[in-house]
Formats: sequence, structure tokens, C-alpha cells
Amino acid sequence: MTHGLVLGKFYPPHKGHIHLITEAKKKCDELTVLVCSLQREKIPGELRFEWMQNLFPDPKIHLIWVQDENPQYPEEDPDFWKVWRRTIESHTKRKVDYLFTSEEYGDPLSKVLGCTHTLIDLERNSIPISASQIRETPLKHWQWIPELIRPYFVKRIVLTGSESVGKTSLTQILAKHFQTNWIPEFAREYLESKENPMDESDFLPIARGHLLSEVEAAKTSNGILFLDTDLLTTKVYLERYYESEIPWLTERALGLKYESSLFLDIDIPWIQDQLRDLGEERESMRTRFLQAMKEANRDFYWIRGDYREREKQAIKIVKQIQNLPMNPESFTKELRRLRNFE
Ligand SMILES: NC(=O)c1ccc[n+]([C@@H]2O[C@H](COP(=O)([O-])OP(=O)(O)OC[C@H]3O[C@@H](n4cnc5c(N)ncnc54)[C@H](O)[C@@H]3O)[C@@H](O)[C@H]2O)c1
Repeated sequence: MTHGLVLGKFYPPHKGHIHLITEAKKKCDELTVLVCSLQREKIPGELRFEWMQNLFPDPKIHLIWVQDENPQYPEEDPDFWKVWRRTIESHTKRKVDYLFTSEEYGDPLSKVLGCTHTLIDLERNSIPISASQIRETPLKHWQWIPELIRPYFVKRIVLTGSESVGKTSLTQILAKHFQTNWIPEFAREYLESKENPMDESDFLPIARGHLLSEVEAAKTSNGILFLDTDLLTTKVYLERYYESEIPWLTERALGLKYESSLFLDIDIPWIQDQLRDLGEERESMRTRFLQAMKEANRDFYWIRGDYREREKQAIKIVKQIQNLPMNPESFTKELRRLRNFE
């Protein structure tokens, strides 16, 4: 029975890692994969380990989370190789026969472990990607991010503002321009299909429906997800119509984080439709929205001018957002809890 070893940070796991592990598994009976994380890293080790468990459910692949705060390069510590041997031996149940890497350090490491080194793809020709490239500009390297972890890297852009400022049409235009998906305002869909007039009890199902559609849409997004409003808007309307609040909603309206918000101003004509009734309150509604943004501690971009001008401004902003690095906030336990649909 041959025993192979792969070690990595998987910060984050990508398709190159999947290639390495798949190839390694073909060459041995049992494979141990050590997921090594450090406290200071921006994606928590616990989450990386959970992702790896989901990516490799094979019972012959043993995943082990290593939290030793070891030196990272030989020049950092004269005992570097001894330290790593100790870590590896204390986290593997059996003697390692083969070490699989795509690294030059595979040779010296296999020597101290007393095993054979099998180099898989030093030049990374098969899957030309590194984890640092993904951290730097995830959207540019979307194809190499495993599908199940993509939602964590999606850049969510919310369009906010009072009634009749062009949110829905701008959201659709942006989604089309950037060839990605968007979610409509759930309240509209919900209320249009309701026979009786809206009442206070509608707000919780609206909020839950909106969040659920955000979570679902992030799974198939190609990197940017446009949201026609979010729970902050639901919170503002609940206050305006009923002077009321729902703790579940408030916690998420204020706690959920988005890559960016576009705040649409009221400098275009108000258009009546069957769900709108606040045409006389445009100024005061804008003030309520601005207060809510402040309360939620959200930065935003103003979007003003006629429809064409709004479109131009928004596209320019989104192009900048596309090139941003990963956002460490997306990986916090708190955000995962708020987005988790129990
Ligand atoms: N630098 C050294 O000399 C050295 C020596 C021993 C241990 N370590 C430690 O080992 C741990 C893991 O190291 P890491 O930085 O290599 O982890 P990593 O997550 O970057 O990579 C894990 C493995 O996947 C391989 N890989 C990455 N991209 C690939 C691709 N596109 N195609 C095929 N294979 C690909 C890597 O070569 C490596 O073998 C770290 O904590 C590190 O400090 C480092």
C-alpha cells in the first residue's frame, strides 16, 4: 500500500491544485493532503480546509489542517527543514513513500522525509495559475477558481436610491454590458403576485426572498453580480410605512457587506407605476436612504444626470471594480453567518 503526500497553503485552492492532487492520487493508494495555514493570512485556514473537504470527498484522500506557525522559507530559520519534518511527521499517520509537488523545494524536502519526490508540473504548463494571481485580481482568473468557491470572490454591486431613479433599467444595462447576472428587487416580484395590499407581515418574506436570490445568483455569476436594491432598502421602507423594525432584517441590512454601492440621485422625472406612491416624498426618501447608508457604514458612488450619463458613469466605476484584488471581508465568519440561509 503506497502512501503519498501533498502539502500546500491552498490560499485559495485553484484548478492547478486540483490537477496536482488528481495526478498524485493516480500514482499512490492513499494520499495525505496537508492544508497549511497561518493566523495572519486573509482567508481563514478553517475556510480553506472546509473548501478542500468539499473539493476532495474521496475516502482515500486524507485532508489534514495544519496550523503550526512555521517559517515559510529556508533563509528564515537554520532549522527550517527539521521544523517542517516535525510538522509533517506529526500530522501523517504512516510513513510517506512519495512527495508530490510542483516546486523546487520538493527535492530537499523529500530528502529530509526519506521519500521519493515526484514533480508534477514545475512550469505550470497544464494549468497556468498561482494562488497569488487569484488573490491579486480574482476576476481576471475566474476560469481557474473552482466553481464551488467562486461565490466568495464575486464582486457584488448594489444599486440604491428612492423610487423611480432608474435602478432596475440601469442594473439590467450593466449586467448586459459586463455579460453577467443580476437580481431584481424581490419586493416587486412578490407584491405583483400578491392579491391583497401590502402589509407589515410581508417584509420578512420579502427580505428572506431577496437574500436567498442573492445567494443563489452568486453561485452562477461570472465574477460581478448586480443587485437591484438590497436589504437596506427593505429596512428603509419598513420604517417609512410602519415605523417598525425586524431584528433579523436589521442585522443583515446593516451587517452585510458589498463590494460597492451606486447611489442613484433623484434628478430625473418621477414615473408613476402600480407599486409607487412616494412621488411627493422624493427628497425625504433620499434623505432616509442616505441616513441608512451612513448607519450601515457604506461608501458609495453618486450616479447623476440623464439616463445616458448615468450609464456612462456606472460603467466607468464598474470597470475599476473589476480589477480590484479579493476582498478579505468576504471570508469573515460573521459575513458567512449573515449570508448563510438557515
Ligand atoms: N519554500 C520552501 O522551500 C518550502 C519548503 C518546505 C515547506 N514549505 C511550506 O509548504 C507550505 C505549502 O507551500 P506552497 O506555498 O507550495 O503551497 P501552495 O498552496 O502554493 O501550493 C501547493 C502545491 O500546489 C502546487 N501548485 C500550485 N499551482 C500549481 C499549478 N498551477 N499547477 C500544478 N501545481 C501547482 C505547488 O507547486 C505546491 O506543490 C507552505 O507553508 C510553505 O512555507 C516551503
